[in-house]
Amino acid sequence: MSVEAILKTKGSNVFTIRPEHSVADAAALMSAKKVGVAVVCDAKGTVVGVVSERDIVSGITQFGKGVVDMPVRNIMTSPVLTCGPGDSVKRIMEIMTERRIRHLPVVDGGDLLGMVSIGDAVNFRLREAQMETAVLRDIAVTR
Ligand SMILES: NC(=O)C1=CN([C@@H]2O[C@H](COP(=O)(O)OP(=O)(O)OC[C@H]3O[C@@H](n4cnc5c(N)ncnc54)[C@H](O)[C@@H]3O)[C@@H](O)[C@H]2O)C=CC1
Ligand SMILES: O=c1[nH]c(=O)c2[nH+]cn([C@@H]3O[C@H](COP(=O)(O)O)[C@@H](O)[C@H]3O)c2[nH]1
Repeated sequence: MSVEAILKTKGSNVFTIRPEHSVADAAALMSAKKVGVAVVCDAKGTVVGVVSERDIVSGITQFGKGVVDMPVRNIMTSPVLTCGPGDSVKRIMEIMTERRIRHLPVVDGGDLLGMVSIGDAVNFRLREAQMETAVLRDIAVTR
């Protein structure tokens, strides 16, 4: 099953921020939306970076408390590794594990189609396993 199946369930809305906005703005967005990452897009809507809770923690260590007034571009990860809608859920789990990242923007032909997180992938695999168990139980009952 592919990333597209996850997006069908959770939708394609992505919370984004501009690179010139402050780290405090990014923190406020993540807090308000209850997410761990914001995708950084330029004025044309092109993905230019990613800023996660972990980048803010690292930023505080590197720059001190004043990091909150710095622009997001100073602490974001760039360039950004992304995934495509046709990638398998297994593949994105491998990428997240190998690269130690918990979020991947979904991009196709330069268009930002959605966001998948480690929790989305776990939830998807959990529901798949539950469905498999239910099917096996039905087979056992009807025999
Ligand atoms: N029951 C469910 O369907 C889900 C449960 N969770 C749980 O929530 C907790 C935190 O989840 P995590 O995956 O660590 O990350 P998270 O807290 O950043 O993500 C939570 C949800 O917000 C979405 N999201 C994150 N950043 C976004 C952005 N910038 N724009 C749009 N959507 C964005 C993710 O795709 C995910 O669906 C975990 O305990 C996880 O297991 C997470 C996803 C789905
Ligand atoms: O190239 C990337 N593509 C991504 O989709 C992505 N998501 C998170 N990160 C970076 O990884 C580190 C940990 O982020 P998480 O809080 O998402 O685990 C932090 O440094 C994040 O900036 C990404 N880098």
